[in-house]
Amino acid sequence: MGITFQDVAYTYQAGTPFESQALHDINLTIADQSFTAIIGHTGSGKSTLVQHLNALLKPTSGTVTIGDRQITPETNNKNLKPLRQKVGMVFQFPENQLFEETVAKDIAFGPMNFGMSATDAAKKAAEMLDLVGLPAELLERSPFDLSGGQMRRVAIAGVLAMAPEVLILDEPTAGLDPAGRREIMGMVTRLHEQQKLTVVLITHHMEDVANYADHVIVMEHGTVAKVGQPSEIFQDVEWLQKRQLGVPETTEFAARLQKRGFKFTRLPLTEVELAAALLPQLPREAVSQPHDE
Ligand SMILES: Nc1ncnc2c1ncn2[C@@H]1O[C@H](COP(=O)(O)OP(=O)(O)OP(=O)(O)O)[C@@H](O)[C@H]1O
Repeated sequence: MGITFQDVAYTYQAGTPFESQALHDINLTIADQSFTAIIGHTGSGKSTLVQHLNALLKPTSGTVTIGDRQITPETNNKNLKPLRQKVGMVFQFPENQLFEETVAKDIAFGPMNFGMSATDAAKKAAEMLDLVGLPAELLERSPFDLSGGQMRRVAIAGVLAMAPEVLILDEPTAGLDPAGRREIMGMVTRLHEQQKLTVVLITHHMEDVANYADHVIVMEHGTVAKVGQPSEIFQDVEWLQKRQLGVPETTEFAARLQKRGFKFTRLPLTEVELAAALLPQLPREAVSQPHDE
């Protein structure tokens, strides 16, 4: 399901002395089945933007088109339930929202709330636990006995149980160690590829943007500063560094080599790309194998 923003602005507490404009002049498209990363400095409007993707917030002006639904400032709050089902939102630290006594009940909560029978919801919970890569024996455990990474996957399973077409993740790896981060990102990629989910990811990890996303939106001061593929966005290293956004380590290394005279038609994002670009430029003796001697 694709999503389009047309001239969207959003002001918190509009019409009060505390009003503050968080978004302005937003025009963008998130294509069906794409994997979009949203990056930007803290306070640039990323979380506010994604809350428009399932009409948790409605624009103060402009239109957000989500599939075949148009959301405007006048949209009635009453008929938004089907939309919330189609666009699943995983907030920061989603494990804080776990509350049931067992993992199974927690995952089944959403579907039952939407009218599914207890038996079907229990089946769904088992399926979803498997989908997020956790073993069935966790179903009857308390969610609070699990590791941080496992709790987070249970919370994501609860969102997936609603069978969304779009999955929004607000910094899903925050606070996890590198192994936990790889597990979550691997799981998200699997969902994107196998379930054909449209994924929208807010992240501060440029390696994740380089490795997983096919589309990037850079937010700055409440509006879109740049959009493009990761390979395009990461070409302008100085532009990103000025915004304290950084680039993948490999790209940064290649940019330093470029200053020392190495040539790149495009700055590489991955080690394989870097090696392919460097090998023809290295003196023969530098690339010869030890057993050649
Ligand atoms: N509930 C709120 N009431 C008033 N202002 C808010 C509220 N939530 C966010 N803001 C303001 O809106 C602007 C955008 O905030 P937002 O949380 O969308 O940014 P962000 O890019 O997601 O930041 P972070 O990376 O720190 O999560 C900021 O100036 C913020 O202070």
